[in-house]
Amino acid sequence: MAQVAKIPVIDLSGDDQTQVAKDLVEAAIEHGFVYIKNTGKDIPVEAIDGAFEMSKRLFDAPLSDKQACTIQQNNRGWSAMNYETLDPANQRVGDFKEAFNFGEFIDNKAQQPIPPTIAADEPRVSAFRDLCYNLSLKLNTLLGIGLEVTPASFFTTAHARARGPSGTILRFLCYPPRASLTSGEQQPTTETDVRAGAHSDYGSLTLLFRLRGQPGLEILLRDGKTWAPVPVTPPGTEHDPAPPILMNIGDLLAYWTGGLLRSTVHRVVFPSPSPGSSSSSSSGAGGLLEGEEADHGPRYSIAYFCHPFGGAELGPVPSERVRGYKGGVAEGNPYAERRVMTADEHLRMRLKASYAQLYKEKEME
Ligand SMILES: O=C(O)CCC(=O)C(=O)O
Ligand SMILES: [Fe+2]
Repeated sequence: MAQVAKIPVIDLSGDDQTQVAKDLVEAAIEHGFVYIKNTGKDIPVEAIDGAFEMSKRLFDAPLSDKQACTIQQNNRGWSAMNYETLDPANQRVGDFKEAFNFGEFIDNKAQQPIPPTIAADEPRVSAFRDLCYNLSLKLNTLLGIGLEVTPASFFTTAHARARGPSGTILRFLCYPPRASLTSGEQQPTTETDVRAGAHSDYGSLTLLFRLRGQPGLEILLRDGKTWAPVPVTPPGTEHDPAPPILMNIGDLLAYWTGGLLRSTVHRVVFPSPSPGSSSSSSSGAGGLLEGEEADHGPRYSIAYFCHPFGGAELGPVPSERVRGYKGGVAEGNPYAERRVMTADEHLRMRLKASYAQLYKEKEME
């Protein structure tokens, strides 16, 4: 088995918040990824369990109900199997996943069509999105402190809802097992046929929730060629009530810091078939042991892509640390090198690349 990524685990509830901020920044510089120990203080475990339960119900909805919510150029809605291609330069077929993107809610109401199977849960989805938002603000504040940006509230202010609409998305993801793909569908046959193609995230930072027993996420190491698995339950968190929340730096924080904070390329792969794995008798996702990669059921994850207000400019922030950094952008990330003006312009550029069909269809109308 490949060497796993050595990503630090940080407890945000530490007494010395300056030290927490420094640890967070060091992890963001070194890895671009950090585990947030899940003590249930920022996001209660029941809220996470509830979100996964709603996600399963959503993906179990009849196909026609999901199709009625098909993703639009506003980046909201349902993305069908193989519809999004996160690494168009290298993938033969689109990602082997379904996804559902929630944009903003107003007064607990989604501003987009929602399948009837979860219609009654709109306030709960909205509340979960708010919990994620609050945690993302806390992380942005800590990053400002740790980088000694002047003012330290720079990133937090750029994410204030009062500044205007943002590209922020709460995304439910469902990766079906290889075995469930019917013969009429695309079949994963080569190494580039993956659940999510190699990419960096488009926003400022991402929060990722995963389930024990459902690995598959890998990060690209600094050598630009080695993929390291990111365990769901890193050492020291085995007895926590839920796996740590994974935080990663997206392209916008990389732009804002001239590449000092790493927007690390990552992907999601199918579990490698191993003898006996398909006959696992485990009763549910939560009961599997880490490393037990049975391909017997779908893999679920939930991502919160935090974006600043659309007009936010992405030039380097006032910070001695950023000014002094001459390293350039993360290896293997082609997007981080482009000069972009605002968060909105950047998001549109990225969406156009990964949803070729959606943008082609609309241009022809
Ligand atoms: O499902 C995962 O583990 C990661 C998904 C991801 O990287 C993304 O949606 O951007
Ligand atoms: Fe990602």
